[in-house]
Amino acid sequence: MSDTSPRVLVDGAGRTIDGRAILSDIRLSVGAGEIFGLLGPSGSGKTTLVRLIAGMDEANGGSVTVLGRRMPDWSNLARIGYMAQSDALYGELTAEENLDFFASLYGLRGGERSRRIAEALELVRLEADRRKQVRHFSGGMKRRLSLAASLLHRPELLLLDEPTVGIDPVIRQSIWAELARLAADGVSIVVTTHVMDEADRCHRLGMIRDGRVIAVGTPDELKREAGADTIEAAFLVYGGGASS
Ligand SMILES: Nc1ncnc2c1ncn2[C@@H]1O[C@H](COP(=O)(O)OP(=O)(O)OP(=O)(O)O)[C@@H](O)[C@H]1O
Repeated sequence: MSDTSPRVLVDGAGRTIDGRAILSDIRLSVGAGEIFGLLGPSGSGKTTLVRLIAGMDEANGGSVTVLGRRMPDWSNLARIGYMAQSDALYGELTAEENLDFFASLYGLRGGERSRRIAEALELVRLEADRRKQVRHFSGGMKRRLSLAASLLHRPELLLLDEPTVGIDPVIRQSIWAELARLAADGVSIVVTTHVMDEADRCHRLGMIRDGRVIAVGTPDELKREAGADTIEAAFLVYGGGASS
């Protein structure tokens, strides 16, 4: 059975905080097995949008529908993997204990729980450090552990806010290869990034500036329509230069 309905549908969504429009009239959709990148300068509203999709925050206008449910909807929690920009890890616990904690929140038990934890540690190449307390981890190791935690319950939708910040190029490549594999298995992925070579690896991109989507398309479409050789140059053509 193939599922053609969008996993994420953002329809005219806005978010105003203290009278200031952080996001305005956002429209986008993400299909099954699609890697959708949100690209935009710091402060453009990417995190705010990801939080609306995750159901951590609510739009003040329009709607956000995820896996067929209007967000926020807590019943979607077990079907979404969310990796926030700041790592929600326990420094006193080891890597393995942190994952064990998250696995228990997702209701994983027994052999299945140990298997998923081992798989997740292998994926982010932290097997050798699994018994180390997280307070001794580097920033990049914490990012990798957060990614592992977001994958434990095999979510249908993965929301990653700057997943590769502080991660060295070799592991970054292996993480992107894994994201491509997950997408090929039907997982939908929304990922925010500033990194232009990562943007090129997304199936489609939404370029965001000042809380508005200024362009959506595949990396090739966006470059072609802008008459640009690179995503960075295309971004500038669409009006994505630094704000004031
Ligand atoms: N709770 C809040 N209260 C007030 N302002 C907020 C709040 N959350 C976000 N903002 C503002 O909204 C704007 C967008 O922030 P957001 O974190 O979504 O941007 P971003 O594109 O993710 O930036 P970065 O790439 O630096 O993470 C910023 O100007 C930020 O200061």
